[in-house]
Amino acid sequence: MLAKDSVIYVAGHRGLVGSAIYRNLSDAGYTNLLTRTHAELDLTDATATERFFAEHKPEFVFLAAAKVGGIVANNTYPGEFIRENLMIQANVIHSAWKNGVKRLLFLGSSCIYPKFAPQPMKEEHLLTGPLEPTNRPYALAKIAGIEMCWSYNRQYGTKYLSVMPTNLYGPGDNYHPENSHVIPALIRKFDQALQTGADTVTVWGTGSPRREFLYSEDMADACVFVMNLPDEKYDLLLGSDESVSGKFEPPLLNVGVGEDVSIRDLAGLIGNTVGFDGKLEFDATKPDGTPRKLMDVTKLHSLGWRARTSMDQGLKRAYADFRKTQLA
Ligand SMILES: NC(=O)C1=CN([C@@H]2O[C@H](COP(=O)(O)OP(=O)(O)OC[C@H]3O[C@@H](n4cnc5c(N)ncnc54)[C@H](OP(=O)(O)O)[C@@H]3O)[C@@H](O)[C@H]2O)C=CC1
Ligand SMILES: C[C@H]1O[C@H](OP(=O)(O)OP(=O)(O)OC[C@H]2O[C@@H](n3cnc4c(=O)[nH]c(N)nc43)[C@H](O)[C@@H]2O)[C@@H](O)[C@@H](O)C1=O
Repeated sequence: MLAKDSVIYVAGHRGLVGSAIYRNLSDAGYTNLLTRTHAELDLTDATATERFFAEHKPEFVFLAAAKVGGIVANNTYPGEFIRENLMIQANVIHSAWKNGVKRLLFLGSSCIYPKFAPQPMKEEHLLTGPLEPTNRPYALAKIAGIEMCWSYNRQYGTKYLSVMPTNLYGPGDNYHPENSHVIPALIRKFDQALQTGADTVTVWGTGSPRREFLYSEDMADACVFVMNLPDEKYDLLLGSDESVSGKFEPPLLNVGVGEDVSIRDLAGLIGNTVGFDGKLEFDATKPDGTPRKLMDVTKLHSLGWRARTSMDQGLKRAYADFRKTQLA
């Protein structure tokens, strides 16, 4: 468990989730937070990463640094997504082990589950079927990260856990027109339509895929909650050695809200939040991706954590954040 003066490294502290973890820890009175920007420490550089760990000896690590993007970014830059994610996570996990990190949370993604996994997707559905092609390189990197945490736990007795967030959104999101995820992309498109008086907004794909969305500050809260679990609960999440237990139990924990929405309905909600009452047009030349990605969050709920922010509240806050970036 964390102490207020524990040395805690938040990797990716300027990103959507990392910044929310940093704020959460800082607001809760943790005083010894370690951070480095990408420019200060490139985590794909093994030597620099090991030097940083050896010098600063973090006790706890939140691994929220990654190459991240929406469906088209994943599909356009597959080489970057697989290479950078494999390297970042391998360097951080290995350096953490070499330097005696007590607990590490590796942030994966719900896209690790098979494209047609039963819904809602349970932790045990990992590696049970083919992946969605638009993000397979990213998903395979994340699966390798889970396996690395699991292998190090088995071989070296480390306590590394992989948390699988559903799709996230919130303050500090990436609002890039092509490379972002659906919520920041649609916030931007609806806002632009409002500003320019356009009467139509184009939504990618057919509108029929369903997604689950978690507010980034809830995600951060879940990460801090899990990092703070007492040993008797935390240790049960670390995965078992199949050769001993005979069971497939990876060190995995789904983090989500347990409810989903179609992209068409999501567009309606964002339109209402922004105040756009024009028409929606669907661009079927853009990929739909996985038909449905709904997490089973029974395990997380049984530990005593639930998401607090409703979509309505979350979207209002996210839109306010977008407007701030436009005024800056
Ligand atoms: N956003 C989402 O919907 C989802 C995200 N996730 C996972 O959650 C985690 C956080 O994602 P999110 O906050 O959205 O991502 P962001 O893109 O917002 O932030 C990523 C962070 O990683 C840092 N980073 C990237 N490459 C490097 C590198 N080579 N060396 C050092 N730092 C690097 C960036 O640093 P800098 O700011 O200095 O450039 C940035 O702070 C990731 O593991 C992601 O896969 C999982 C599911 C959904
Ligand atoms: C979090 C998750 O994010 C990625 O997967 P994804 O869930 O498919 O992510 P997305 O947010 O980009 O799209 C969700 C849905 O929304 C539709 N959609 C409509 N209109 C826009 C739009 O304007 N932009 C975007 N991006 N999508 C749109 C889009 O066509 C799709 O059907 C992974 O690659 C991987 O990175 C990952 O782990």
